[in-house]
Amino acid sequence: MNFSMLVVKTINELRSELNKIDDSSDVGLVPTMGALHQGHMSLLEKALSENKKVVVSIFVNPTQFNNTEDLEKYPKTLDNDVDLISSISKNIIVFAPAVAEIYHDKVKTKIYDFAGLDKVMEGEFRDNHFNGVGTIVETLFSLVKPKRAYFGEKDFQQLRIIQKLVEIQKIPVEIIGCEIVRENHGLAMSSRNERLSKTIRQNAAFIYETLKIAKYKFGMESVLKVKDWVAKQFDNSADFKLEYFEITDVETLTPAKNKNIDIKYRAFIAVYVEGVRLIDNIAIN
Ligand SMILES: Nc1ncnc2c1ncn2[C@@H]1O[C@H](COP(=O)(O)OP(=O)(O)OP(=O)(O)O)[C@@H](O)[C@H]1O
Ligand SMILES: CC(C)(CO)[C@@H](O)C(=O)[O-]
Ligand code: BAL
Repeated sequence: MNFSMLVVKTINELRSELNKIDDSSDVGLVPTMGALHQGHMSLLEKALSENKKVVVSIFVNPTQFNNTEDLEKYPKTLDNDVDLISSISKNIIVFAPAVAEIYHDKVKTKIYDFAGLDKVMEGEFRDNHFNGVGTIVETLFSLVKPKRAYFGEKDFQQLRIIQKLVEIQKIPVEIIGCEIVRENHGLAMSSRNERLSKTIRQNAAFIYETLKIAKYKFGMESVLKVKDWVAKQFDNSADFKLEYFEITDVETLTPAKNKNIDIKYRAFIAVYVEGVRLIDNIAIN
């Protein structure tokens, strides 16, 4: 562990560190669940370049998990995370609270009206997931009061939900979306990739390859045909199980039935492999 790096575990410590900042109106926040990789680091680099001070939170938030095994097996590597963070800058506060510090004796989830953004894809397959994400992100916003907050497009639906959250709760923070960072062969970087065997991690490039071909096909074929083609690729795979493949407009995330040239679409995918759930997405027009 790099002790020169500032790691705070309590809300009181966080407050006192924030109070020491000259310009507390110029703070960037990068919320994470830890097990950091280059995807997270790209968010951090962007935050460092745009803010006087950066807070990175590391908190595996129980209220957004609908699957206990997924929560229990979520990788926890705080020492490595702190080393990685301190290798790029010392100008970062790492906020790594325990569950009790955030939720006290009652782990409670707030219920939001996200105007339907939470009813499809991740929201459909992970019951109550986005209420859990909203609860923790709103809490972090109220504790840190950041000017800007950074979220990856790997979780594109989450990014849209956070934009809706700040709109409905009238939170004065600028939400910055950051591009997906990929492993060399194309798999989107994700903390959950650590749980894959070496061979399967290599073969998982198949997920992004499928998305890229789906994008190409979307230029020529109907939405239905593209969806059928994707489903077939997974019917033929022994290792990869498709949970969903969806094409939606980027604003409302409503699943598309037909194409409208005036609308921007994105394709989204969730796949199970070796008991691990991976997601990815791509802009397709
Ligand atoms: N490959 C990536 N490229 C860009 N941003 C990313 C990438 N992976 C994660 N992020 C972003 O980092 C932030 C924290 O994500 P999180 O800690 O859940 O990591 P993760 O790798 O997405 O983990 P997992 O998918 O296994 O939950 C989120 O805003 C997420 O979108
Ligand atoms: C935004 C977030 C840190 C909230 O727990 C989490 O959903 C994530 O890591 O994407
Ligand atoms: N990266 C999104 C958070 C989650 O999977 O719970």
